[in-house]
Amino acid sequence: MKCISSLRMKAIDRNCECLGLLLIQLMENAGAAIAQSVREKLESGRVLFIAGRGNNGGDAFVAARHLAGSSGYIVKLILLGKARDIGTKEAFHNFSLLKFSRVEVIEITDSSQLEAEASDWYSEADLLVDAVFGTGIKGKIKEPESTAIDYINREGRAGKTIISIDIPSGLDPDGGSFEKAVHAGLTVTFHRMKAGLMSEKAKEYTGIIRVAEIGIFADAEQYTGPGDLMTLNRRESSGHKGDSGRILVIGGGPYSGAPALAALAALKAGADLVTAAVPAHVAEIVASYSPNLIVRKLSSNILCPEDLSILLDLINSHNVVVMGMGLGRAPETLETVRRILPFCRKAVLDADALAALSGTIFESLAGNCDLIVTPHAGEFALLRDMRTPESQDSCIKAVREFSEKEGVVTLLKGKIDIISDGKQTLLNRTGNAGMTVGGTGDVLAGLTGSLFSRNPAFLAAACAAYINGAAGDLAFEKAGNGLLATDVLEKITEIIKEADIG
Ligand SMILES: NC(=O)C1=CN([C@@H]2O[C@H](COP(=O)(O)OP(=O)(O)OC[C@H]3O[C@@H](n4cnc5c(N)ncnc54)[C@H](O)[C@@H]3O)[C@@H](O)[C@H]2O)[C@@H](O)CC1
Ligand SMILES: [K+]
Repeated sequence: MKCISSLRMKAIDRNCECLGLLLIQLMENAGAAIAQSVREKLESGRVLFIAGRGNNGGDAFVAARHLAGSSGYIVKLILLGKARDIGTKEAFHNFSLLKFSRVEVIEITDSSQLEAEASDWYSEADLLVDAVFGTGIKGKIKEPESTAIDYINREGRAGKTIISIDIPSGLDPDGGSFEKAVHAGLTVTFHRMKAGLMSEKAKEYTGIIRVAEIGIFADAEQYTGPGDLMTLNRRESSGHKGDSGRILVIGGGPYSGAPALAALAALKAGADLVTAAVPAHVAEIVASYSPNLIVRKLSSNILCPEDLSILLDLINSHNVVVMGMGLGRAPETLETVRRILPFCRKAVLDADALAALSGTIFESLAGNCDLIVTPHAGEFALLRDMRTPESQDSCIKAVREFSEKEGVVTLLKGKIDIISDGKQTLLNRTGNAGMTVGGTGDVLAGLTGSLFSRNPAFLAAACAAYINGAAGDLAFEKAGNGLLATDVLEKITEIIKEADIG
């Protein structure tokens, strides 16, 4: 069964919100699913919800309200904490609605109060619903949560049904490890199976697992969105120069703008140091574009094998190589690209560098070099030696299969970008028709390299596609179809700042 990590789940939630499907709607559906599971287990009787102050508790507030509206149930709810400490507006809103429902509520702040005032609530219940924590658990379990879990387990040992919301409280949603956890008879988890529920250790705690649909729509999961940016590693606030990425851009020769755009985009996306290694006759031109660039002059007018020794030194002192922009396709240039690749640990290959990739090159690099390729449809056709399909579904299949076979991450640029590592595939629809102007692909390559220095290849490529397109959309607001690659470049920081990932 396909599992989902808690981080990915959070990203999807956020993407839903950005598309207009609010967390409170998902919470309503989650709570309704829990109420239905209680009804299936218990025809009538006393139901006790034990709720924490997070959204797992929020699901319990909804479920308690739904159940109290059905005849035959006496519903009580223990809130572990004070109402004012409820962590999210959605959970707080649903807690506030309980005063109009037939749900008796008690607020408990310490374990002695749990013993003195809520012990009877536990013992008289026919069924208990565990909503102490869901996927938001962190660190050692504090009080009164720890005692609340012990009391739930005591009732479970007495033969009562325990239903856990999303995951048995205490269980790590991803690794499945725990210090203590609720022993559930039934776990109702939302949207997808959580990896932690499948671990060997977790099995005796989850009881039967039911996956409940809560209305998350496919677009939030299939398309990149601000939620995906949330999952990027942040720059270390206490880091030293270079910790947030040292990027080596190898490009230029016939052209000078392309490597400069890629290098500046890498800086704008947060890299600490960017060096542009460019052929001799464009070195001064590239340097003149910006004082932010470090330019290393290569030996000739085009990239050639004589540059190998200087390039290998540079590769060793950088953590990502971004190569191809404006290199041209002279045979000695393509040969140099091929000879450099085995020395790269992480590389983004764009434009002319893609023309150097033929035969069994990917196979020979497997295991040594983490590769992202960023072709457009024409370059993708050359890479595969096959026409790029017209229909989106066939294209997605082609990108997925190519990535799996060659062991690379592919970012196929188009109206809708397709990003795949062979296992995971995402689509990106930010961007606009104005971005067909020259240079936006160079910006994307630099952005990708920058994110790749701090993140896994697939996430870096998917988020770079999103940021590049979103920056282009901002640029379009002002410049329309007359937008330039430099306009896109200028907007990158706005997107990154807005997403709070800088
Ligand atoms: N699509 C989704 O992912 C949805 C998630 N929802 C629910 O939201 C849950 C996640 O909510 P949250 O992120 O708010 O987190 P949780 O509700 O799982 O936990 C956070 C709360 O637990 C406290 N806490 C964390 N670790 C603790 C510890 N060691 N000792 C004591 N207290 C601790 C925090 O202070 C906070 O009050 C999911 O499990 C699910 O039940 C639903 O509301 C609907 C949609
Ligand atoms: K729970």
